[in-house]
Amino acid sequence: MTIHFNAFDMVVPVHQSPGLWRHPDSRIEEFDTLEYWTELARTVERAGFSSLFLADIPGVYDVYGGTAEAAAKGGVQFPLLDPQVMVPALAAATTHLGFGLTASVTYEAPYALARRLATLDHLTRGRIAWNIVTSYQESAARNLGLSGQIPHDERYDRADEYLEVMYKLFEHSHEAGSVLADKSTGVFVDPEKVHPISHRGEWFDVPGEMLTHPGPQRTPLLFQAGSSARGQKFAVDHAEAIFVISSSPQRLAHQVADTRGKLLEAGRDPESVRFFAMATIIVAETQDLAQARLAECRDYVDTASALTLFGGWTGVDLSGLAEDDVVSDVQTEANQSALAMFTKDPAKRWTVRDVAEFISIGGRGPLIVGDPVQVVDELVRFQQLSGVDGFNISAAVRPADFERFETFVTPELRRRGLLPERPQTPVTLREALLEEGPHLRADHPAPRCGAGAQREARSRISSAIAPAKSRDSP
Ligand SMILES: Cc1cc2nc3c(=O)[nH]c(=O)nc-3n(C[C@H](O)[C@H](O)[C@H](O)COP(=O)(O)O)c2cc1C
Repeated sequence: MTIHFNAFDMVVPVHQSPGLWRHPDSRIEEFDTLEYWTELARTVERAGFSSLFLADIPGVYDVYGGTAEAAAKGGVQFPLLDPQVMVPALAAATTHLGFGLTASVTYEAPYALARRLATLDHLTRGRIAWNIVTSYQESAARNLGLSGQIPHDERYDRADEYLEVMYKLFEHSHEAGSVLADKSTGVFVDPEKVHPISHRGEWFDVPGEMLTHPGPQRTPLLFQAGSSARGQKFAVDHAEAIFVISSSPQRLAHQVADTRGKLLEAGRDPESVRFFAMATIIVAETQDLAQARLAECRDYVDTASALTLFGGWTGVDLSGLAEDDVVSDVQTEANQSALAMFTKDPAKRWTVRDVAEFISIGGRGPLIVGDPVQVVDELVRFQQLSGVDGFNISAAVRPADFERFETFVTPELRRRGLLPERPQTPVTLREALLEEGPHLRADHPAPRCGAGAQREARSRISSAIAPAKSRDSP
């Protein structure tokens, strides 16, 4: 048994632990420099992480108090740089590390996003994953040309068609071997092998061919993270890896088993999809030192910033409530699973104070504190109870807690043989994380999406049944 780790981060001063940018060890004020991110990429690669998974949102968090003031003061996911722009530089600084890129399907045409993701797949030699999100912020909708958010479930319906367009572009528009670059015949691309996708749908019309040829993975490795009922259905239909959050491994076990059951019903191999749980680790040489570090971190917690994060995720403004008031459920168009975690918890009625304290270090995920042996014991226990395949690790103090992971946790993981072996020659992220071939599996819905390109689909399906462990372009 091995455990995959992704470093979970965002190009912002505050990601999951509001207030901790003020900790003396924090260097996050350098978040707008390339040096900060290349150094971090090298650190997490050395530490054995499979990828650097970068969250992204298309708007500012302005729900708390009805303005963006608290987000600005606390640096709460603001200012936010564009993570996709820096990936080629990070790829050049590393060899094996993958890059999980969050990109919303709600505000950008699929044709444009497909070209950019394919470009990044080429430039990283197949080391990217796409975290497909539907977005949940009114502020994003307003600033990106809509009068308000598309309703929650409709966003997912539209996302289904978006993915259909993406599959047609990635999988069916360019046949394998379309790029000839043949100086003797003077033909660069064989036009016989490039097909318009002729997509006409409810939300999108895309008649033409993909503007660039697909990268080494064709469709980038597909991640998904929404876990409402509709979000779970979307995951079953599309995801190859699912990002989940709960501090209770038992509750996650239920979610993982339920999703695997639905994958089976949908005709997909349930074990082919990987689950990653978010976790934050505070580690030191000894248990006492780790507890002391946790106490020190607590000195920098910032309640207003925590509630700004909560408001952004859930669309619910707690600014008018007293600290002892219980947070109750409402129907929102925002992130329903984030709200449900606090309002539908069978074990507890959460007050405003509880919510702020809980998310202050490590957001909505579990916090693991201890010496290296205790931390790895807990990771193993959590994995075994929940059935997840690995973790998306967020750092409370950045980048210090990733450096401490390398110093303290990695050697203990290696000692127990828990980190996946890296092949000498780099492989695509799909091969590294799923331990499969570089392309989508035959039982994934994508190969069924290209009615106009059956020939290509057939050859793709047979290669997916006997996946070639190669990184060659398709
Ligand atoms: C673990 C996790 C990570 C997420 N990361 C992002 C993100 O980086 N950017 C984003 O816009 N949405 C993100 N989301 C939001 C989801 O993709 C989705 O839009 C949202 O959860 C609403 O869907 P739901 O109600 O099905 O959960 C994340 C959700 C979860 C659970």
